[in-house]
Amino acid sequence: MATLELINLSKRYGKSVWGAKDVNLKVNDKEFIVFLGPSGCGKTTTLRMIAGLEEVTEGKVLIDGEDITDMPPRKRNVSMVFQSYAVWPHMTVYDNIAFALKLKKMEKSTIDKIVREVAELVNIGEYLERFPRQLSGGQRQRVALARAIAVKPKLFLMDEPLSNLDAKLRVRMRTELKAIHHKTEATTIFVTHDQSEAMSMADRIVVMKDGKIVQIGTPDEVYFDSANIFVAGFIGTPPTNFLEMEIHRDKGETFLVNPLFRFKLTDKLLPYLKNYNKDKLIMGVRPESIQINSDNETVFKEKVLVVEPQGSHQIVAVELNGKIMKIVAPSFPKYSPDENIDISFDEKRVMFFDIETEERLRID
Ligand SMILES: Nc1ncnc2c1ncn2[C@@H]1O[C@H](COP(=O)(O)OP(=O)(O)OP(=O)(O)O)[C@@H](O)[C@H]1O
Repeated sequence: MATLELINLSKRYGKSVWGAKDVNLKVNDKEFIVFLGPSGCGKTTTLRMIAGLEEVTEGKVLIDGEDITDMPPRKRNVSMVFQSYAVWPHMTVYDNIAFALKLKKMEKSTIDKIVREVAELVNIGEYLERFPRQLSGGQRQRVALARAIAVKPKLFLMDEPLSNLDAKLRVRMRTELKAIHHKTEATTIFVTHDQSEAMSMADRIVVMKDGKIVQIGTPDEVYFDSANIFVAGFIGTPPTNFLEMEIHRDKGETFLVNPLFRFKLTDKLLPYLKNYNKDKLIMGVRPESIQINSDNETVFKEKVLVVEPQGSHQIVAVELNGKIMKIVAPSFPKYSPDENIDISFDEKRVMFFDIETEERLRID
């Protein structure tokens, strides 16, 4: 169990490539933190600096308040699980899990107890005598997990550990990993580029872009209260719909206008524009915050382009000024292509962004 603190942590490769820049983060004891972002945003670099596998260019890493920035990896008491199941092919599952415990010169009976407990925890208790080649990918990754758990590290670091698994197993392992975390309560940093994996597992998500943190928040915070256009577009499937709108002020009323419709700002939404003096903004509306044929005031009428049934819901696409807008609607009533629909927005969920900085407009 441990807390982790990163202070202005930076890594420069060569003269000018910053793999990570000024990363500041406080991780609480028992927390499950997910580093999320597109390829090359600095997730792995940051994780490897925490593990001690990458030299730090600037800044500090603190575990339980102790500065470990220059401590060798093996002394840090952290366990790392990688995308490729790094298990010893010539050792049985039992020996794989026991390996690090033997190095610690633990008693045989203690090792046996830990190996069996941990194997049970990750659901491979019946495979202890097998060799890795006799296991499926998911089982092999469980061995890697078991090995990491067995040494009771202060910190768990996982770099895309589910990426090599097929889609269905991935989703199942998410739930299992979360359940394991609930039992072990080990402080965990988990790296992924998959936003739904991040949403389903994290206590808090650290969204990264170009080596920097762009937002830290609970899954609900990054989803409903996205800091900028990048986060609002990266998190959620289908992604947020973005519309460029002109701001028209007319006889004390304010409208957002695009070639297809006018949207009158109510008293609830007006405060977002109080300190905003530009004449355009970007409006973001999540697909489930758009309603079809509801009692709400219709914002515009449109023809359905295509419908994608999903069983639990349907995704209705319309074309708006040459761009596709996606709407998540309940499964019934069914809609069909070319059908005319009335579209309205859930005011409480509409997001406004600065047209230049792309940052979210907020109420002071
Ligand atoms: N050894 C290296 N030498 C030079 N540049 C590097 C090196 N390792 C990483 N980088 C660069 O640092 C940046 C961050 O890389 P990093 O591997 O941390 O990204 P990532 O978010 O983990 O990406 P992915 O999801 O693809 O693994 C990238 O621009 C990458 O090209």
